[in-house]
Amino acid sequence: MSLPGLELTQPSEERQFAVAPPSQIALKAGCEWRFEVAFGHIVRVKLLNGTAELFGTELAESQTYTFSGTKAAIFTWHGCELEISALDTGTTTLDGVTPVAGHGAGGCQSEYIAEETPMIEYSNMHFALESMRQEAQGSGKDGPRVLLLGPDNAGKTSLAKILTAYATKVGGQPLVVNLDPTEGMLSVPGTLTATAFRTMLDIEDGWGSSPMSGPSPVPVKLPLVYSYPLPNPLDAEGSVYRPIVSRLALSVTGRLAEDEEVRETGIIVDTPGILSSGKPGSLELINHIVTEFAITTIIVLGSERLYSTMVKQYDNKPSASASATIFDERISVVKLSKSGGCVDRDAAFMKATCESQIRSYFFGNSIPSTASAAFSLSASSTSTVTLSPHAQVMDFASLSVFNYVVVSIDDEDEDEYDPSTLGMGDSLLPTGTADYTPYQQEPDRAAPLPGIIGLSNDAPNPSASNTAFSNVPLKKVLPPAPSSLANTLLAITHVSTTASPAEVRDASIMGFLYVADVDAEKGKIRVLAPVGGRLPPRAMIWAKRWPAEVVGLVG
Ligand SMILES: Nc1ncnc2c1ncn2[C@@H]1O[C@H](COP(=O)(O)OP(=O)(O)OP(=O)(O)O)[C@@H](O)[C@H]1O
Repeated sequence: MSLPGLELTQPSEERQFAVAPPSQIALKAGCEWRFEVAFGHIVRVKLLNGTAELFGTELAESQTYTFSGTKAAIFTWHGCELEISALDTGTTTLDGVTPVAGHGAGGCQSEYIAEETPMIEYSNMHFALESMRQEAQGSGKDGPRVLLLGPDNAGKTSLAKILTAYATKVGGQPLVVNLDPTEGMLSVPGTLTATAFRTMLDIEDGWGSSPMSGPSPVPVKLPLVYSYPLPNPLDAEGSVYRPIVSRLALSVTGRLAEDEEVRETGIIVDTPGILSSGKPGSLELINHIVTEFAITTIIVLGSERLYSTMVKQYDNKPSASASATIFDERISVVKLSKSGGCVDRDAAFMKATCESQIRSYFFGNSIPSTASAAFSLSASSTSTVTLSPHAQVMDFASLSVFNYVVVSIDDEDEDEYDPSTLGMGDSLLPTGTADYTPYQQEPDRAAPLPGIIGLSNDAPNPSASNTAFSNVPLKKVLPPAPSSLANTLLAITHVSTTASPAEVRDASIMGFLYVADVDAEKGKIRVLAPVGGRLPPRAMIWAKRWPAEVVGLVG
């Protein structure tokens, strides 16, 4: 129907959701195509000719990659041509979400070509690290241990991906440590992880997938996961974060000691932006990380002030490594440019990212990926990785669920914080263990996840002497099951149900449960588990504060 006088056609349903025709983009050498795709919309990208990479990982020619809820850039060293199109899924995506197409090519919210990028600086950084790695080969010296610092959205995670991708490309095996609890790396948010990368990263998935996420065309990575269910490392003045970082560092050191290739390639540590904010306690936490991981190279992105502070404090000082004096190993502080492509991600985008990570942990990835289809028998079909979590009803009284009771700096009235009920309170210790040492390992402690082989169960924890008898703000949640348990995650640890709070805190995580329903009267909870069968009798950590409530995961 035409509108009188204007001869405009009223948008019909079909026109509204009409799929934009594919567009072709020619990139000159040294340029990048930056794009943003909203959640719910799917954009397909194909490399027609030339070479191109997404955060360091090369795109295969003629392969179609799909992106949703992504802000990224495709860079080319020698020039290339890309084809961008929207995925025609009708009016709704497979998630049942109405697509929100933008005005850019393929329906991107925003997209443009940038001629100025810091990729030469980043690749020079990679070559500097490579020469340190070559020095480490055969000399018995450890490879570089890199710490990435900078404010929020400065491009730390993107640089970590680039350095990891380049290192794996030349045959290295970097151990990547994620200390940012707001974003999970190969895990759900609310965790700190360490993963040895032997193979390429996933173009569509960011870091790739872990075996928990089902079959994948890109070899899966095996992360070692610790639970930190708080959004801010500075919560409780860092007293919760610090010992978990120590524990992770101990596992990483163990892996380096046992794996020659990982030791020579070294580690890359990504940090949350809050550590670079100059807030009280943040410099102490940086110092803790530098010491625990025996950092040799500090890279600062996007903050002159922090760079100057780091130079004053660490530049040319000996590293904390045991072999620092033998090899005269000194810390170098490097400043790199922040990419102009870094975009601020608002709270809504971060929430959607967090929910999408949790959803894909339980349900897989519902976005059809033609890249994965290429590995299946029929290359013409699209494929999705759909997982079927198992629902089961459990007796809450039979579970051993712990919760961190801390006062958050963002939320003063949180939780019934009562220091007298914590730490050495009898009620928190296994019965009959008055002289119990929290760092004694359970004899039946399950083996560490295969991703990290060097976790020595009886190795002394460097921080144990300081913390063994200090307060651990983990409190057992006693029946009746609190209604706030609904729609939250439970992290299943590797320690037994009778473990002490310190042991629970220091335990690595074997998997997660999603609490779908709570029936306080009957004392039952209905949970989703990624695998079927009886749940192992292990202590659990309730992610009450972070990632907190995830509504709508089950209908
Ligand atoms: N060159 C680029 N072009 C387009 N987008 C980019 C580019 N570099 C980074 N981004 C995007 O900008 C956002 C912020 O980058 P990134 O996650 O690397 O920052 P960060 O410093 O790790 O942030 P935070 O500390 O908040 O986790 C991300 O969505 C990332 O994909």
